[in-house]
Amino acid sequence: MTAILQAHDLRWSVRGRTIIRDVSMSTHAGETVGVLGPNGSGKSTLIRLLAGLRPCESGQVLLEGRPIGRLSKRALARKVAVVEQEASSSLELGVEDVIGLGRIPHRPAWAPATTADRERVAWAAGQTDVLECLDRSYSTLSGGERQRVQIARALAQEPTVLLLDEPTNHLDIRHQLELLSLVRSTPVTSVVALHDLNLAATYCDRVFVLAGGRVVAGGPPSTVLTAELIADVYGVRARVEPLEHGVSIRVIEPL
Ligand SMILES: Nc1ncnc2c1ncn2[C@@H]1O[C@H](COP(=O)(O)OP(=O)(O)OP(=O)(O)O)[C@@H](O)[C@H]1O
Repeated sequence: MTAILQAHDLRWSVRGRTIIRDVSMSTHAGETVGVLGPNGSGKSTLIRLLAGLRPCESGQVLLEGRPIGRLSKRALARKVAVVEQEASSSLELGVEDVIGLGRIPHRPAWAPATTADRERVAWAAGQTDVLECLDRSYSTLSGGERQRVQIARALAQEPTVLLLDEPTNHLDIRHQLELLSLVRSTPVTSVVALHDLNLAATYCDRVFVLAGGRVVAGGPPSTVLTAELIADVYGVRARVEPLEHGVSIRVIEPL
C-alpha cells in the first residue's frame, strides 16, 4: 500500500504547554482515517499540523514521501485541501465564487476561471447538495449550508488529501450520512476529525484516538472502539455490539 500522508513524532506546544506529543500516523491511498478524542485532546491542532498550516516544533509531516515544509504554498494547495471547524461567515462572496476558490491553485496567477473550472465547481456543488445556493451570497447561508459549501470548495480543489475538522458539526442527520459516504467513496485520501463514534465506526477504514495530545489507539474501528477504550478515554460507560460490518456503540452513562 502506498503511504500518502505520514506524520512522524509530531510535537507542538503553545505557551509552554505541549498540545501534541509523539504523534505518528500514516494514511494509505484512498483511505478514510478518523481522528477521535475528547474535547481539547488535540484533534484540530493535529489537522492543522497535517495541513502544514502550523509548523511542527519537532517531527515531520510527509506528503507522498516529501516533507510538506519544503513544498511551496501553491504546490501544497494543489495536493491538500482542508476544511477547518469554523469557516468565516462574514465572507462577502457569492457561493459559486467561494467554491471557485478551490480552483485557484490549478491555474496561473490572475488567469480567469475556465469552462473546466466552472464545470468542476458545479460538480462539487452537486456532490454536496448546494447547487440551489450557487447564486446566493455566502453570508446569507445557514451553518449547515456553509459547511457543505466549504466541503464543495475542498472537492473543487481536486486534492490528493482531504483534511476535515468535524465536518458533520452543523449538518442534519441525512447530510451527515451523505457527506461521510461521499468522503468514503471518493478516491481522495481523507483524514477526518470526528466526535460521533458511530459515524467513525461506519465510515472510517481506520481511526486514531487522541487523549492529552497523544495517540492512545489506532486501527480498524471495530478493533479500537471497545467499551474499555471508550471508558478510559471519554469517561463514559458504553455498550459496544458487533455488526456485520463494524460495531454499534450505545453510550449509557458517565462514569
Ligand atoms: N493557539 C493556542 N493557544 C493556546 N491554547 C491552544 C491553542 N491552540 C490549541 N490550544 C489548546 O490545545 C488543546 C487542544 O486543542 P484542539 O482544538 O486541538 O482540541 P480538539 O481535540 O480539537 O478539541 P474540540 O473537540 O473541543 O474541538 C486545547 O486545550 C486548546 O485550548
